[in-house]
Amino acid sequence: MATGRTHRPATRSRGIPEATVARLPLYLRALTALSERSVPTVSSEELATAAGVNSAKLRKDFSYLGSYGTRGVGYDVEYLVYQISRELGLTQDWPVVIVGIGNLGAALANYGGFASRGFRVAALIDADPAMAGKPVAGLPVRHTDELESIISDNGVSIGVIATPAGAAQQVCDRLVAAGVTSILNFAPTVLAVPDGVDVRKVDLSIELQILAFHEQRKAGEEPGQGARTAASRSGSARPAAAAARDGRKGPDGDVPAVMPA
Ligand SMILES: NC(=O)c1ccc[n+]([C@@H]2O[C@H](COP(=O)([O-])OP(=O)(O)OC[C@H]3O[C@@H](n4cnc5c(N)ncnc54)[C@H](O)[C@@H]3O)[C@@H](O)[C@H]2O)c1
Repeated sequence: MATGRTHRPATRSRGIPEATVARLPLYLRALTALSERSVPTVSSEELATAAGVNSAKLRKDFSYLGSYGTRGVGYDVEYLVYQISRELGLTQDWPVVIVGIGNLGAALANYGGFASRGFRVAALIDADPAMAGKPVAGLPVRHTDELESIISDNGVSIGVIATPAGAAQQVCDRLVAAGVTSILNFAPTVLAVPDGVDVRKVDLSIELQILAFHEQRKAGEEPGQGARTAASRSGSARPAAAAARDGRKGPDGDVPAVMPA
């Protein structure tokens, strides 16, 4: 199959920068919490604090949505929930398949938070014949032989890969050939996909490694202290520090558990 990674432009076609798109879920999470407490309006400062974002950045982000709030009143919480949900494509139902129903796949299937955000788990797929038909999170596990028909019957465009790394590319190729155009990859491997397919990867061990880096610094242990390496002596440890600092920053200082592929 054709390989290559999807490289998104910094600005999406509708003129919303990628960095703004990455912050929209943070605003939505904060707004949903306010909505659940029946809070009718919120100031940009309050919402920025709740979302962990700078308030000037928030106002700029909302200007892309055409949402400016009312002076002295703030933003209408319900309307903003609707606006951001619509912008993120969450006002429609997204059937999702999870492939690889081991420890992680089963945990994801059991997570109730997807459905409330518009992601319906349409099917759970695994290659192990012994698992076929077994219920997980109320759904029977389906065998990989059925992958293509499941995708087309359910109009699935989003696939989650939770297989061992060695199987992930082959699973990815089958998903893409069957019509999936967005993949959330948990397997610790880089996937090659054709243009037009988006891959996001989640790697919690990378996040832990970045935390370990900062823990080490807090403890006053510079890399290689006591047994300093040539790299750190010559000052070339700086790029590592900068990289970790960049890695630490999410849309606005948050830790990104999900990264572009
Ligand atoms: N990204 C993260 O933060 C994170 C965290 C935990 C685990 N993982 C990764 O997630 C993956 C799953 O971990 P796990 O602990 O659930 O493993 P597991 O061994 O419990 O489950 C893997 C499942 O995939 C199935 N499988 C194997 N090949 C397949 C194929 N070709 N098609 C469909 N199903 C197939 C197996 O039958 C098994 O049920 C691993 O790659 C692991 O490294 C990632």
